Amino acid sequence: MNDFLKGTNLYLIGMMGAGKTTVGQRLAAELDYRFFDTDAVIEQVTGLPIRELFAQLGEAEFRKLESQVLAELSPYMRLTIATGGGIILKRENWSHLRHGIVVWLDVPVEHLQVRLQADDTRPLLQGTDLTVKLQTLLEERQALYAQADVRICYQAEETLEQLTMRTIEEIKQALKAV
Ligand SMILES: Nc1ncnc2c1ncn2[C@@H]1O[C@H](COP(=O)(O)OP(=O)(O)OP(=O)(O)O)[C@@H](O)[C@H]1O
Ligand SMILES: O=C(O)C1=C[C@@H](O)[C@@H](O)[C@H](O)C1
Ligand SMILES: [Mg+2]
Repeated sequence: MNDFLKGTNLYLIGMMGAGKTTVGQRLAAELDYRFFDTDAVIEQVTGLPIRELFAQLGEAEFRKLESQVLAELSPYMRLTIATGGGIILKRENWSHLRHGIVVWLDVPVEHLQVRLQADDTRPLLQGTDLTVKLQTLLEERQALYAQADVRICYQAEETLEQLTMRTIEEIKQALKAV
């Protein structure tokens, strides 16, 4: 049983396609934590896919819902929360993120681009020139992602299982250092 976290929540942050949802599910299973994904909760609550929500209500309304979901989840313990890529943009969200351990999945744009090129579910990436869009977003956000407690840098040819176990090890090391 992994009890080194003592029930502290994990928040995964990072760019679209970094693997927050994918890795978050595996981390939760490994740690015997419950898993939530703020995007999925918003879709359940509104009954709209994120892309439709942006189209019908706009990004500002989506960001309000995102902050509400984060605030409602954060008082609970033993959660692994995959956040939306833009959660770091609002200062108020950081007070909730700081409630737990913030883990940045840092994946270079060239790999994000490969993962997302056939994906039409992310409204901020629609249209032409995916690489430029990703690069621009990363430049705007990098300093905010860098405020994470733990940074997990992309490693080539790593399986999801290996990445999950490395993430747990890096969180353990970060906790030892404080
Ligand atoms: N470690 C990985 N190796 C290879 N592919 C991956 C990895 N992690 C995620 N992927 C793939 O990349 C795509 C995006 O992953 P995922 O949805 O988990 O990203 P995300 O960070 O949650 O993105 P968003 O911010 O848009 O929610 C998926 O197709 C997923 O299968
Ligand atoms: O990076 C972003 O701003 C986003 C990431 C996704 O997780 C969704 O929250 C939405 O597509 C916006
Ligand atoms: Mg996700």
